[in-house]
Amino acid sequence: MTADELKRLAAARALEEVRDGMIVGLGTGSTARHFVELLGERVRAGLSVTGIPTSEATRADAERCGVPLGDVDAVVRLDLTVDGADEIDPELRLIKGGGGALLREKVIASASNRMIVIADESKWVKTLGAFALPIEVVPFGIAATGAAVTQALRVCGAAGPFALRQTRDGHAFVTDGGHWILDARLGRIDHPERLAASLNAIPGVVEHGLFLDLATAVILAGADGIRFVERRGRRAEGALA
Ligand SMILES: O=C[C@H](O)[C@H](O)[C@H](O)COP(=O)(O)O
Repeated sequence: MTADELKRLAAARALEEVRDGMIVGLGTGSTARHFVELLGERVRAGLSVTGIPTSEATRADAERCGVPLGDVDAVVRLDLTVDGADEIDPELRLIKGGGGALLREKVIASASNRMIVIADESKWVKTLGAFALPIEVVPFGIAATGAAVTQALRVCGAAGPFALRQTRDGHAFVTDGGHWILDARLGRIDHPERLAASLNAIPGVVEHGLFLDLATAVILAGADGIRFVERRGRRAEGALA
């Protein structure tokens, strides 16, 4: 099975968690797109849900698939968010933001009663950090913010180079919120909580791709089938080694 087929399998399993009348956060990326498409099929079959997209790309997908959308500015709490991830560790800590949607994704996940992450098994890692950590920054004062990020990484024992994310034509990639992204190639992040706190303390940093204490479950699709991993305590139950 291809990675894309596994992503669709995980998305289909997540659909089983959706109930009539729910307000559902719609993640961003290739895996979340499968979920939006499948949700659209269920809506056409009579399911009633209100979707809240986490990016303009997902908004367009949801509209194309006929998923009714709510007004994000009027929603206080969501029942469920279903989203992909770039890396997932055994404590269900995540790196997200490969597609640049981390800020809106985190806002929506934080306002959700449950966050279910859907992924093919290649996203499961023992230690976070092989995937470059996206750090969303305001363009204003980028040199000073970059220096503060360097210092924060060093203090947290996660020193590594970072680069401004660029589009194919060489311009700075701009997020839906009008910010830039620094991708930090750290190799491994031994203390994600400490690093998250240090990055949060930098005024020019809007958000970062460490999603800690947000995912309540992960649906992992692999060669051996689907695994539903729930986070009950500190360590996820049913986690892979
Ligand atoms: O900004 C993008 C998101 O965090 C995505 O959910 C993440 O990059 C995973 O994307 P994909 O499902 O395409 O691997």
